Amino acid sequence: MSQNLRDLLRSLPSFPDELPTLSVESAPEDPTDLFIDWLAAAVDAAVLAPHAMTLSTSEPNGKVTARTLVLKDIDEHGWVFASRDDGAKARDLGANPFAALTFFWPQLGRQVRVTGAVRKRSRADSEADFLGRPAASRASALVGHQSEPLESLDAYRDAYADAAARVSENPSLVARTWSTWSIAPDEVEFWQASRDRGHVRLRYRQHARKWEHGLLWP
Ligand SMILES: Cc1cc2nc3c(=O)[nH]c(=O)nc-3n(C[C@H](O)[C@H](O)[C@H](O)COP(=O)(O)O)c2cc1C
Repeated sequence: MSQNLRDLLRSLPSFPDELPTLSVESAPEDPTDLFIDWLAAAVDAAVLAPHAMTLSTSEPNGKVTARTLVLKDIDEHGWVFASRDDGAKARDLGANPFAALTFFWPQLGRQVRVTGAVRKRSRADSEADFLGRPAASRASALVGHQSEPLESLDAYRDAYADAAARVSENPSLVARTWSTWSIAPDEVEFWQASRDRGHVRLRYRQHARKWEHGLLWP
């Protein structure tokens, strides 16, 4: 690594001067309530794509991969995401149905980490999610071949134009490969940065269907 790169990396700012706080005394029983409060604060702070999260999965041989997805919903089955079910993440989840989500909102100095078991949702749920997406996103999901090697951008453009025409002819067309999954959290951790370095970490863990929470050393 060059000295210049090291100097640049050391000089980069992480957080603004003013940061919110995390009050452990008033933390709710259920981590979902705190997450929704924090998401609303991220929306108010104009964080771009505040619903974007890193989904980490692992292959059967232990190799870990991660990518960005958007959170679609939270309901009684868990935190919902959507994707193709013929790609790498779906293969990972088929072999090892456990995953982690990570949210990072730099403007607020906040991170949320979630781990838990993942289950595929119903066909009806997946179809409703697909039909709720903009036409361009539906067309891109219909193209297929996600994560396979692509010989040229023109090949993709042609396939996309074909898919977009199919969507426009038939707006209720659904990609059979589109699926939704829920991650049912067993652990959720909230991390709040502080300018004085007294960062606060609050971890929720589920025991016998009840949530318990406590502080962690930062
Ligand atoms: C901000 C952002 C949001 C994304 N949201 C999704 C999503 O909701 N679903 C999805 O399948 N891919 C989404 N992607 C693309 C994924 O990061 C990834 O490239 C793709 O799903 C292929 O992942 P895989 O090969 O690990 O299965 C998003 C990418 C970005 C940068």
